[in-house]
Parts: sequence; structure tokens; C-alpha cells
Amino acid sequence: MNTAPFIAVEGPIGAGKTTLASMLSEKLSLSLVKEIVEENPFLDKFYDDKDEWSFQLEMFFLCNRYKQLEDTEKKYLHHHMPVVSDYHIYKNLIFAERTLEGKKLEKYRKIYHLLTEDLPKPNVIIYIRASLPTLLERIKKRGRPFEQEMDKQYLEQLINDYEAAIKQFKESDPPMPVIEINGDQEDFVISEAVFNRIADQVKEYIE
Ligand SMILES: Nc1ncnc2c1ncn2[C@@H]1O[C@H](COP(=O)(O)OP(=O)(O)OP(=O)(O)O)[C@@H](O)[C@H]1O
Ligand SMILES: Nc1nc(=O)c2ncn([C@H]3C[C@H](O)[C@@H](CO)O3)c2[nH]1
Repeated sequence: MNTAPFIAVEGPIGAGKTTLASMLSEKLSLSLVKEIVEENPFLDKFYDDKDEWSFQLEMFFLCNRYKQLEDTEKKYLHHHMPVVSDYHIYKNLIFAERTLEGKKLEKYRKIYHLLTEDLPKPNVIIYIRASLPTLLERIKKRGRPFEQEMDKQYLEQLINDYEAAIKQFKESDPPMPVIEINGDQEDFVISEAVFNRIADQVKEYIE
């Protein structure tokens, strides 16, 4: 189904996905698909009480991303316009497996597979790996009120979940190309050289 390069930036909360996707979009003239955060009616409620709001939140993210990727296919990919997004649809499952359980998780899995089977999938992932202290520092710096009491254990689990998911992507058949960035050390915001190196790697997939 994909008719143009589709690049997804991934990594745990606060790793710098939106920052890097925006920078790459500008430098390489790629259409940018960004996650909707501000209009999400369940995110602050979820951080306040995960058990109560997790199903609503996961469904909201799933439906939102479904609509965004459907539009992305129609507006860009179908017209041979390359795209960079600040998420891969698979992140829904990474989070849901962590936040849901029992019947709700079972239902969610079914809906996830049903909705995502015919969505456009990225041909390359840029994975920003970052440690807990780096993520906490960036979350603090960004200052979204509802994220400030972030549960360290939740974040640590997500770091591990991402590691496992990326390993699976790399080992899939055929393997998914993954550009890996050490988010603790390779600072693409401060260092132009680091950013240019990442951009050069991405270029290989769009030219
Ligand atoms: N390489 C970097 N060096 C320093 N600060 C950074 C870097 N990348 C991102 N930041 C800052 O860290 C914060 C989080 O970045 P960003 O919003 O891009 O993360 P994200 O991965 O998209 O987050 P989320 O998972 O919540 O969507 C922002 O304040 C951003 O300016
Ligand atoms: N539970 C849950 N499921 C998701 O699919 C998901 N995607 C993003 N997020 C959280 C991380 C940031 O706080 C904020 C912005 O990325 O939203 C999610 N939370």
C-alpha cells in the first residue's frame, strides 16, 4: 500500500520524538504527522488515576491515530509525498499491554488488529533510546502539568517495553530497518553534526 517513504520516530515518553521529527521534516522537506496531545480529553485524567481511565485513553489514542494515518495515506503517501511521523502505530500496543489487563486488554487487542491491519506502515524507524534520568529531565523541562508526577516505575517499564519491541522489529521477517540514537549522548538539538549525521542516514531511505 505504501507508495512513498514513511519514516517513524519512536522512543519512550519525552525522548525527543516530536523534536527530531519536526527537525527532519524541515531539513528534508518531509510532510510531518504529529501526535495530538493538547486536545486529548483523557490524558490528565489517566495520569491522575490510571486504573479508571486507561481503556478510554488507549481507545482515544487508537482512534485518533487511525484517523491520522488514514488521512496520511490519502493526502501524502498515495501522492508519492514522503512522510515523517513522531510515532509508529505499534506504540498503541506497547502502552496498552502495560496499562490494560484481563477482558479489557483482550478486547483492545482485537480492536487494535482490526483497525491497524490495512493502515500504512513505516518503512524505517528512528529509535531514540534514553535513560530514566534523561527522560525525567526532559519531561520536567517541557513542563506539561499532568506529567510532572510521572511514576518512575511506569517510565522504567516503558523503557524496557520499547527495547523489547524494537528488538522484535529488527528480528522480524523481513527485518525492519531501525536507525538507533543514543538519546543520552547524541544530542541532535545542540549538535548540528549529530543532526546532520541522522539526516544523512534518513536520506538513504528517501532518495
Ligand atoms: N536532544 C535533546 N536535547 C535536549 N532537550 C531535548 C532534546 N530532545 C528533546 N528535548 C526537549 O525535551 C522535551 C521533550 O521532547 P519531545 O516533546 O520532542 O519528546 P517526545 O518524545 O515527542 O515526547 P512524548 O513521548 O511525550 O510525545 C522538550 O522540551 C524538548 O525541547
Ligand atoms: N497510555 C498511553 N497510551 C498511548 O498510546 C500513548 N501515547 C502517548 N502517550 C502519552 C505519553 C505522554 O505523556 C503523552 C504525549 O506523548 O501521551 C500515551 N499514553
